[in-house]
Amino acid sequence: MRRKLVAGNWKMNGTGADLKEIDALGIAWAAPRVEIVVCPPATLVSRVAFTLGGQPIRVGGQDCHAEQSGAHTGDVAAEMLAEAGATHVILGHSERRADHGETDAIVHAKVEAAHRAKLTAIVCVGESLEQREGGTTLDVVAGQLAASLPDGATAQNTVVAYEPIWAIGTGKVPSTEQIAEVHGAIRDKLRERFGEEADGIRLLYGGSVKADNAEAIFATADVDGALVGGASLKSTDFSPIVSALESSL
Ligand SMILES: O=C[C@H](O)COP(=O)(O)O
Repeated sequence: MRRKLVAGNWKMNGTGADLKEIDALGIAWAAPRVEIVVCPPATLVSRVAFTLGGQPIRVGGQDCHAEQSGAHTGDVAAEMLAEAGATHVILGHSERRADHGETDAIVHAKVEAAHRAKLTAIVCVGESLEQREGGTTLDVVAGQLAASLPDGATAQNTVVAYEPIWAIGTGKVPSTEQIAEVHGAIRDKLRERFGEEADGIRLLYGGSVKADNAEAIFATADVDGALVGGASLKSTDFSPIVSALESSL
């Protein structure tokens, strides 16, 4: 049985003033069957971890470097995130692939780094609008998956997030049939490669998840939760999404 998971990606948002949103996430106590992860900017990882105190909420980074240390100005190692209190790290997000030219090979190396540091990697895949309209979605996602995941991926150390690029921050959401088709295809590819282990790997949907569409998304086959961007910034927006996932169980 895969434990449901909601991860909030704050992206490049949040300062110390926003730690009050963490304080307000009392929802964790009301959603004991859902794993919750908050991924603030790197500057806030340790403060969020401290603010959470005994709350059953995990902290994640939004990226890490493949190496443990070295001359990489501005980068953060997986081990540094772990030391700051992170248990998860988002890798291969389409914004990093676009803004920083991250290839599948780079993402692969970063996922290995996350595993080395005992972090759970939330590995993002997803097609552009052009690819969706060109009918290549399943091929694109399968290719990203094959090249981004290392052989050491397990149900414990890896989560896959399907995020159609055209749905991120746009308010456009694929139909539940489209989500089910891609998630089913991802599950099939994982089974081909990892055998029974694949049945434990959680698949998140990401892209304009909000309180008003969460119930339908969480009722979709092979959706184990969500990677939430904009709606994770305010506890009043994030909490109903967590509640919707708890209620779906
Ligand atoms: O990592 C989160 C995704 O990019 C989704 O962002 P969004 O919920 O703002 O569309």
